[in-house]
Amino acid sequence: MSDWTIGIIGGSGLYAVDALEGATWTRVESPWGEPSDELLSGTIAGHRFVFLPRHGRGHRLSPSDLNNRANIDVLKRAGCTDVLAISAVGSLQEGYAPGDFVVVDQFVDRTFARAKSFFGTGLVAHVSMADPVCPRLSALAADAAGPGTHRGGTYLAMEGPQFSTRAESELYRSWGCAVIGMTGMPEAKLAREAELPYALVGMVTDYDCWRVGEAPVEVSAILGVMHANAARARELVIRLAHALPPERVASPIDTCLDWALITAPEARDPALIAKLDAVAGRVLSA
Ligand SMILES: CSC[C@H]1O[C@H](OP(=O)(O)O)[C@H](O)[C@@H]1O
Ligand SMILES: Nc1ncnc2[nH]cnc12
Repeated sequence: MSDWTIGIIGGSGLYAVDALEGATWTRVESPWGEPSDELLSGTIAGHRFVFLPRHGRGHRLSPSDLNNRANIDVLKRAGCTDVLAISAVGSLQEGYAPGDFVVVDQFVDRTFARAKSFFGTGLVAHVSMADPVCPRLSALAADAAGPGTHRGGTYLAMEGPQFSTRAESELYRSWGCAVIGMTGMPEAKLAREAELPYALVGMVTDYDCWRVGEAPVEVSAILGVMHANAARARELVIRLAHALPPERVASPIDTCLDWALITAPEARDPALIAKLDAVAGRVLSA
């Protein structure tokens, strides 16, 4: 087995990965509460993969109700070295058409009703989010997604669960955002705090509500595009597995907490430190 373990977070329309060999569902406990579901672990091309359906099997959980901290914590606890998120996204620009893949490189976080950090009173940390995705995993994912994939684009994370008003959609377009979704944040922030290199592949499902002559987005349209393209998402995972280098060279993200903790050791809260055993054990277990 290689030293990569790729966590895959599957979004709307992607609730399992059938290419995993020896796949088993396992419940992993987290001090951060209930994750979205059990983890499906298995191998492809000699690499370990751990899959988590973001909304749970059967799509039980709404974007605001996702326990993103527990989701990232269990992936870290399960030994993931990197995390690839796959999401349905709406297009905010003419050039991003339904059916296209986009490997995002920036985020604007407009969510407001979610726990956004593992850290806080008792242990304060500030990680950099200047470059929110891992360039290495993003490049591998873009290659695996195939020709025509958009390499880059800003993802606007909205709270939801309602879709945007036309005024909001136009505002985000004027900010230069390429795509919109409800789940990329704070997932990407929490992955960074857990020192997990993260990439997000969006599958464009709709033109949101800004495009003249086009009906505003509805769930049925999103699922229609997702189901038509689910096979491509699965192929992406298989091609990624075959393209992973045999050895995983360390990423600077693996050690980003080295520069982030600010609370003096004697002022730290032992209860919070205990909860951070998986996420920050590398820097806290002295
Ligand atoms: C199914 S409609 C909107 C829903 O789809 C996207 O989910 P995910 O990112 O998990 O694929 C979007 O963010 C909303 O949660
Ligand atoms: N238009 C849209 N807005 C928010 N989330 C989405 N997911 C897919 N399409 C979307």
